[in-house]
Amino acid sequence: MNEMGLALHTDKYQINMMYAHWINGTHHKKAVFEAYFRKLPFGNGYAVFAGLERIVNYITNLSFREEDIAYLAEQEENYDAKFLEELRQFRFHGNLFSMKEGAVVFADEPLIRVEGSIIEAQLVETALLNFMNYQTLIATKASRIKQVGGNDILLEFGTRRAQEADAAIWGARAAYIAGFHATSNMLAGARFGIPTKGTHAHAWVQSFGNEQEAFDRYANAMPDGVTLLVDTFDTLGSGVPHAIKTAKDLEARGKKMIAIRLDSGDLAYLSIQARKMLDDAGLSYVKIVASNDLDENTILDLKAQGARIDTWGVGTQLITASDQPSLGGVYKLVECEIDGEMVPTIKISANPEKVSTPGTKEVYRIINPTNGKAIADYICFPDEKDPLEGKRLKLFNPAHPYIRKYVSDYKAVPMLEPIFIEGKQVYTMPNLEEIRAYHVSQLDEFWPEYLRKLNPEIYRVNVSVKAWEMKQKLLAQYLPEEEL
Ligand SMILES: Nc1ncnc2c1ncn2[C@@H]1O[C@H](COP(=O)(O)OP(=O)(O)OP(=O)(O)O)[C@@H](O)[C@H]1O
Ligand SMILES: O=P(O)(O)OC[C@H]1O[C@H](OP(=O)(O)OP(=O)(O)O)[C@H](O)[C@@H]1O
Ligand SMILES: O=C(O)c1cccnc1
Repeated sequence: MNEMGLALHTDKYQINMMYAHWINGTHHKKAVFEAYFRKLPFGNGYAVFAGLERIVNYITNLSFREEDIAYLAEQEENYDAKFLEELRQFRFHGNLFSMKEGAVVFADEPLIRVEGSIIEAQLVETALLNFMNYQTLIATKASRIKQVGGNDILLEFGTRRAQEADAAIWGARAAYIAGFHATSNMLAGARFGIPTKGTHAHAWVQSFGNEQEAFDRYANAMPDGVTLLVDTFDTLGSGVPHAIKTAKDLEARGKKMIAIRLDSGDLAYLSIQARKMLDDAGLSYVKIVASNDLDENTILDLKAQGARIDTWGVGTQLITASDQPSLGGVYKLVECEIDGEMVPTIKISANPEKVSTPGTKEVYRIINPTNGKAIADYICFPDEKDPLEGKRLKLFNPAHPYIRKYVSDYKAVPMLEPIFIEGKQVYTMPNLEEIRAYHVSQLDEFWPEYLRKLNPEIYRVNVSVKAWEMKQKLLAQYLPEEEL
């Protein structure tokens, strides 16, 4: 898959800054940026990282085409022709480190780190955040639905309500990473190898005027994959009885109907009644699919009501993450070359949550070696080898430093993978099945209390003493004590 032509998929201010650096001769300065979010979405206890596949494609193909250069010249009279000339040669030559797709991740930890010249690291901010924020959001929403769905089959049905085509396709992929089983979107299937599934719409039944005829004709056409939508006229009065008749005819031909689909009304009541009617007809193998504006809350509620639903078709609520339609991931400069030296940088805000943590940082997942469960994520500078050497770590909450613990017996797993080094891809992209399996293994590392959908336990994300002291030092430097 080729992502040519995305160089202009950036905010104009990035190009303005690139240009201003070029004019000032500061464009070769080294810089380090980190991408992270400050708050978990949906009140969830964790997020599921996604977006790397598209980021890798984007970085690999990042170049300005003739038409891009011409457009920039036309759009901004300040841009010098020589600068635009140089953009023709532009390629990403930096380093990029990232969480792996499917990783369970948390607020306030670097998910992606970009190191390079200030202009290349600045240019990619917009696209990186765009891909990471959306796909991570949808994977997290899908993961919540998966937590509730248990072993039931989950189908992604969102394309018609998605915020346009890219969202549909990459959202389908994100949902699959988090445990959905198939998508209705054929392009997502073809492009990513996601299994596809489909039933039929009300229009099929309406187009015949006679429900039984519609079902029989559909079964004739698709004898090995029949799922019949039974709610066009009267679910229990006609839809289910007609579907039973079609199933029996199929049996006579040595075929088995797969399922019926319910798409309106009281899904608990209707599924219980339909199950009974199917079982009484000797069709206990025929499954029940439900759809209609479902999400993790309705699915949980329906299960609590004893609904007999085997497969859930989930569209709008998932693909638009309707209860929180964006993830607020940010991209902050943490270290920069100033007067020939790399120095940590800070962004100060009146809102303490928005104050950035200076310095290039690594993320380690600290695992209890006895039970394999995660204890905390530990953020420290790359030259701090304590986690790798198994030294005693102080785990303290940066917002409330008096809440502290020590850990000596642990395994430290580095979470940020090198993806590009000096512009060359060094990471072999796993296939989607491997990503799904990795996600399952990531979930296994957490006690259920961190994963539950309502009021989860807050997982520890801790910074090293050194990283914390650096932040205090820079805060003191930029915020001199004031007399009132
Ligand atoms: N037993 C139930 N308990 C809780 N929620 C339910 C139950 N049955 C259905 N729902 C949900 O209630 C909502 C019902 O929406 P709505 O009233 O628009 O559907 P409908 O009128 O039955 O069908 P439609 O408008 O699609 O023809 C949907 O989100 C559905 O998933
Ligand atoms: O409800 P979602 O989770 O988005 O799932 C996708 C919906 O798309 C189809 O409906 P359709 O477009 O025919 O609309 P309608 O059922 O609301 O009339 C299907 O019957 C589902 O209800
Ligand atoms: O296959 C289905 O039943 C389907 C696909 C997309 C949207 N709604 C339903």
